[in-house]
Amino acid sequence: MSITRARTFSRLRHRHVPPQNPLRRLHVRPLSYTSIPRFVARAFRVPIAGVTIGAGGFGYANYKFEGASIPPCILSRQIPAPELRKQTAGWLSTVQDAASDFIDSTSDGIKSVSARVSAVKLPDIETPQFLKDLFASDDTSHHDRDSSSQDSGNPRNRSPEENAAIAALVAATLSAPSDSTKANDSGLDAMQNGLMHLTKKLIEIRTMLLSIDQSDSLKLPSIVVIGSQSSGKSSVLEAIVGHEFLPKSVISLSMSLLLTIGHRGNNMVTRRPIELTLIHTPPKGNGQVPEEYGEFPALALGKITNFAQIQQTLTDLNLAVPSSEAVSNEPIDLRIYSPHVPDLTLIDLPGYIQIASLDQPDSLRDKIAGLCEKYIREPNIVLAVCAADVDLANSPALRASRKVDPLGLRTIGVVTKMDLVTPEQGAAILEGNRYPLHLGYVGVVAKSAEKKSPSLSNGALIKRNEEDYFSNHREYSGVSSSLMVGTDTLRRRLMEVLESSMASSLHGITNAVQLELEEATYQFKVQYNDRRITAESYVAETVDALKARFKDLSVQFRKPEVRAKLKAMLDDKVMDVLEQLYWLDKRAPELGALGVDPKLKPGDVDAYWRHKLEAASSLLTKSGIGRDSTLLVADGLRALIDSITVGEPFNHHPRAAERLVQFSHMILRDRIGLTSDQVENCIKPFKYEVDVDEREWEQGRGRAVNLFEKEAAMCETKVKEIRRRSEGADD
Ligand SMILES: Nc1nc2c(ncn2[C@@H]2O[C@H](COP(=O)(O)OP(=O)(O)OP(=O)(O)O)[C@@H](O)[C@H]2O)c(=O)[nH]1
Repeated sequence: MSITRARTFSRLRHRHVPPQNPLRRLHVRPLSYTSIPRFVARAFRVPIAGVTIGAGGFGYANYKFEGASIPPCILSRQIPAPELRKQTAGWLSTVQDAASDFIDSTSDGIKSVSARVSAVKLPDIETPQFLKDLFASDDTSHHDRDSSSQDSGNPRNRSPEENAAIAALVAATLSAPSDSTKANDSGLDAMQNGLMHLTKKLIEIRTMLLSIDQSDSLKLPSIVVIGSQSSGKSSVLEAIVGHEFLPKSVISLSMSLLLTIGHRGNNMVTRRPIELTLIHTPPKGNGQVPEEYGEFPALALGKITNFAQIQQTLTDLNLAVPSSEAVSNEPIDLRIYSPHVPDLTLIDLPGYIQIASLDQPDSLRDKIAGLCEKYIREPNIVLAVCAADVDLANSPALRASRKVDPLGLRTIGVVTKMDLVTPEQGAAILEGNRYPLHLGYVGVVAKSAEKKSPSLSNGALIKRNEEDYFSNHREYSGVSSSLMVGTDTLRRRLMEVLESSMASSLHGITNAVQLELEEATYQFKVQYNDRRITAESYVAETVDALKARFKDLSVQFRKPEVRAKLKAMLDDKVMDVLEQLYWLDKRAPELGALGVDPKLKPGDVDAYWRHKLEAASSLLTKSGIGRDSTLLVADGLRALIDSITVGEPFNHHPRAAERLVQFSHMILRDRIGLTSDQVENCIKPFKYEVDVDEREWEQGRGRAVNLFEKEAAMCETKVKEIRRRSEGADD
């Protein structure tokens, strides 16, 4: 037994195990950028956005395409080089168009505000000196633009009204929450148009960044909706969209009835995060109102104009999560296009469970809390939904948001079911004195008591009901009231906050893109010494490098090296045969006496031993030495190719490396059969007539003695090990 194990050990030593170096990817490195005071970041948001898209987005996309994608594709010959160049150029021009479009629209937004600014009284703010300096200073980054864009884009050419308009826009972002309700109507309109434009562009940038890179460093913020079950999250989102489209839990519909009949099924319907992107579609030139529709990009179902179908699809997707998992982290991507929605990105999450029950145990409660925690991290904005008829002290949404945002700088409180408390109580909640939030609380009524009517949509009914409710109570509608109420106010507030937060995040993204560019430039310098390189020359160089490496390493496969490997393999085989025929033979000790008898002639040896010797040599000759030696060489060649593909430059091109390995393995596989037949034929004449001279015989004896000594040493080690283990087990 111990001998057999020792043999296995010895056999293993000859196998080649290729190193499992993981393929290294270029440029992955953590970020560390300096944080800039929030108000400075806000004030700088317009120029930053332009610079980021112009320099960062374009440069980064360029780098990603040139640096990462071109060589593997060309190497793998999936896309011909000219075609790829065309695709890349097309993509880059799209990014460039978006960038210039963004810069143009920014200046359009500024112009539209400035057109109204002469008629509107500006908010009473003191323009900080650094802003005045900023607008008065030269901006060299604009020099490259064409003259038309310079007219409005270059700060030197801006009129005082335009400068004042920018200051107004900045002031809007810096303003206190109550300013949302206080601003003069026409100023508000202008501001809203400007913001809509900016938010839309920022959301486009967000989608673009997501399509280039999935790393956290390049993500723009979203609004994350959290709240306990039945706090009214879905109703708020539906009020914002103006349609019923979210899955409804059975328990919210008739909770009391279900509790009475003792229903204990799992009624939770929101089991996956829903990433909802609202896209505002403005009326067409002829005044025609565009159609409202939804899209699930991952499902390729096309435009869905029936919101009941969207609701059904969402319900199906949520209920498809196995009940053993209950909640999944995989988000559902839904986009809604409508002329009645603002440009927003919202994420609806499963509601917090407050009291664990049989069908909603502690583990599920923790899972939901964990999922929400993942989403409410910076830079996302938290929409903490609380029902007015439940004490805010018990709100899990506020509790969770306070953990990650103690000062409430990125948390908006939404108080639903305002109709269920008295106006005095409602006003007290919205003032937020007990649990202050910098971005404030907005009160809503997202349910209509009226029955559905054929003339009005559900959304319109809820809107009318809410407007009636708040205008009938002077606590909310009085001139002196500074409270934020109504879904419209909430929409506006969300846009302002999202836009300002996105703009601040752009600063971090500029840094991230800058770092990536520096890293790429450095890598380029190190690898290519800054010389110009085309896709074709890169491929040619890579193939040359492959050939040179193969040539270097193939030294290991010259005759002496291969012969040594084959000898070791044959030694192994001999030991296998001896193990099989002699090791366990009861008469084996007789061999010792035969070996030391000097007078013994071959003819005197017992027929038993002669027969054994013949069986042993026949086992050896019939063991398929031709096939084994071919496999041994093929294994070595395979390991050689594998070791080449994990090194430079293939570590940067995992797909090319994979193809190379596949291709070489395929060639080897194809040749093994034929080659082993040929080897077998070559050695056939020498298999039975072993012709050795005196010197070779002596060498063979020496090798055999060495081999036996090695085997004996290994057996000894094994025996000691077994003894040590059994003694250890006895203790
Ligand atoms: N009276 C009143 N009821 C409301 C209001 N908003 C929502 N509701 C009701 O509260 C219940 C729960 O609302 P949902 O919007 O489904 O709550 P949810 O937080 O999405 O619930 P889950 O998805 O189960 O977590 C529903 O029956 C709504 O009709 C409101 O402003 N006033």
